[in-house]
Amino acid sequence: MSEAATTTLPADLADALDRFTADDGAALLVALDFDGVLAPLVDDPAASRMAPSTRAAVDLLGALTVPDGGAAAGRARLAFVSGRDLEDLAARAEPPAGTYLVGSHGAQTGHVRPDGVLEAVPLELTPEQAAALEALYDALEEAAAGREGVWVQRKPSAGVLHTRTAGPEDSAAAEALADAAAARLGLDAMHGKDVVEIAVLPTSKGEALTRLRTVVGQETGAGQVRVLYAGDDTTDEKAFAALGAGDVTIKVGAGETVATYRVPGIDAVAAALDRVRSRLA
Ligand SMILES: O=P(O)(O)OC[C@H]1O[C@H](O[C@H]2O[C@H](CO)[C@@H](O)[C@H](O)[C@H]2O)[C@H](O)[C@@H](O)[C@@H]1O
Repeated sequence: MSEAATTTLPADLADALDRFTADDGAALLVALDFDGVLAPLVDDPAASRMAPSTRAAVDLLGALTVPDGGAAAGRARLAFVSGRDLEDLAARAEPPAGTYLVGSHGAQTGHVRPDGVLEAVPLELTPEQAAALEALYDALEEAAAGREGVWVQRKPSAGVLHTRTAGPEDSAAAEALADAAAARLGLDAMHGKDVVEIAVLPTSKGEALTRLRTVVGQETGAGQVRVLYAGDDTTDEKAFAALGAGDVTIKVGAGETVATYRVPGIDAVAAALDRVRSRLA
């Protein structure tokens, strides 16, 4: 028996999922953060993989949400909404055909075609943004220099200072330098789990979800689209805040949140996906 099968959902969340999947003509968008929600957090982001429970749940749900070559096959759609670079997300998550992808906290979008090929909207930076990105990379490398466990991840529109394996003093000092660099460059610094992420263009998972809701409405022809979103980090709060009545917001793990429901970890996410799938099948 899988871990998800033995995980009991909170009763209020189970009821909310049953209302979410009600067969009343609305389309459904199941949108999921990746790191910490589908995949356990690990020291090396390149080594991330979904947990066995979420892998199985996503694949089963994905089989029900693949659009039929453009004509809407069903009323539900699947999306992964991540801070990761889109191609990195696709490589790590191996999304089912038909899945929408949002990368770089909303700066990148794409989808996996029914034939399995990733189709990504090219990300273009202005010359000013490209120059700011280079200056940002340099400033973050300086912040990381000589500090064990602190390193810089370069993404197409952002730089990320990672501190997961650093000691508390090195983390604090490097984060302060990253914050100062962001202020100097006129950029916002987002503090996530052992990361400071600084983008050269405005991004928000909330805006990305609002756009996706419109796309799903157009694709399915449904007058209403209900959205489920599960996330674990501070950067997911904008996604929760963008949703409203009829939607389902699930915070995974500890921490302050505006989400309505909370589950303890990844196996409970799988259990929630299994419940959604069982109601759609
Ligand atoms: O929006 P997400 O899908 O949660 O992506 C957010 C960031 O995820 C990655 O960092 C996090 O996961 C790493 C691997 O488990 C971990 O080492 C790190 O401490 C976490 O913050 C990714 O590397 C970032 O680029 C994403 O923005």
